[in-house]
Amino acid sequence: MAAITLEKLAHSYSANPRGPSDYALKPIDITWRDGGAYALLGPSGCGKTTLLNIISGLVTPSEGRVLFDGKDVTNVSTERRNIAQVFQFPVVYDTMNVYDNLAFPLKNRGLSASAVDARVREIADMLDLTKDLDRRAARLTADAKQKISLGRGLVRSDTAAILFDEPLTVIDPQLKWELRAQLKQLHQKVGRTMIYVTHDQTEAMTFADTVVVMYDGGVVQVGPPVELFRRPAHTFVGYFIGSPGMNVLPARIDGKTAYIGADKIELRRAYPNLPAAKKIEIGVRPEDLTVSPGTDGLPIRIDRVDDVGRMRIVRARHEAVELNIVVPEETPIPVGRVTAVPVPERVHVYADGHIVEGAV
Ligand SMILES: Nc1ncnc2c1ncn2[C@@H]1O[C@H](COP(=O)(O)OP(=O)(O)OP(=O)(O)O)[C@@H](O)[C@H]1O
Repeated sequence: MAAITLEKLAHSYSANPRGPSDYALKPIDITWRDGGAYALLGPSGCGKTTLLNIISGLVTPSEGRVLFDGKDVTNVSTERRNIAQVFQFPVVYDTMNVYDNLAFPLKNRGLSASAVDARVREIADMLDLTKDLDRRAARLTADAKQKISLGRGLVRSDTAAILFDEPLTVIDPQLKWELRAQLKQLHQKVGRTMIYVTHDQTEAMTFADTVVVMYDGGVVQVGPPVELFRRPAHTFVGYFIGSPGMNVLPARIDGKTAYIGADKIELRRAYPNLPAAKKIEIGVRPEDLTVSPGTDGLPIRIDRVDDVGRMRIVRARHEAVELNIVVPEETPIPVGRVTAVPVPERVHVYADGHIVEGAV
């Protein structure tokens, strides 16, 4: 096991990068603690795989260092980094049975037959593969093969970290739910540093204690799932996490008042030092707005109401800006002249996308 530190790390696939747009990874400084469960979350092309490949040693970063437990491994080969990796698609030996597939990484390390047997059975049990141990991998479904890949990643107890690159892509949606929860439990059981790459917020939030959100080659927020939800540090995080995402409205702030078009709302804090040249916005989650028949808040026009089961999503507009408001199933939605009223402490202020701390 190891703590992983990325020190002033950046990467360009171009030999002569001329500016930030030539970098697949913009400068990152981060430490992942020993035994932690992390997710790297972001849309396609934001640099997740590049970062994972730098950690595993498949890619050498153009700038900065990678440290395992404080030791510089930037130029150490993948094999010598002692990392286990689970990829999007199963990596199994079709001609071997499940038992031998799971045993292979251990036999390679020279473990005794009894130690191999105990560990293989333990991992098979965790992944519900015990009944398949004697079956040839070739005969199994894609789901079962991917479970073997997960097992092969987890089976060694001497790895510095286990990296997962979108490991549930080929898994049937029903089983995905199950495996997602299982992986979390497996992390608790094996206690290894795990880094899980995904573009799926549910997978990231279910698995990780700490989520690293990436956007356009940079890390925009690192935090526990609840913090990403409650206090998105960047409008992108607000938009990307949550369903529907955070509402973002252009605003002008004066003292504790936010002016939004012709209307205003009161804030909990004042923002005396907002940079004048930057784009100022407020962000508020659909869950933190209510539809009110009163006159407080922002006057809205309701376009439609989507019933999505245990809640409804009110699709509305304040002037030309679209707003989503989540209303619990049992709460009536007023009609006629209505306003959207935010929970004051859940309204965040952003300058050029980045959250600004207010003064009490
Ligand atoms: N070998 C390469 N050579 C040149 N550019 C690359 C290479 N690999 C990735 N890139 C570019 O680097 C950027 C980041 O890609 P990366 O694959 O790391 O993103 P990602 O978040 O993992 O995306 P995805 O989820 O689609 O795999 C993209 O613009 C991509 O086109």
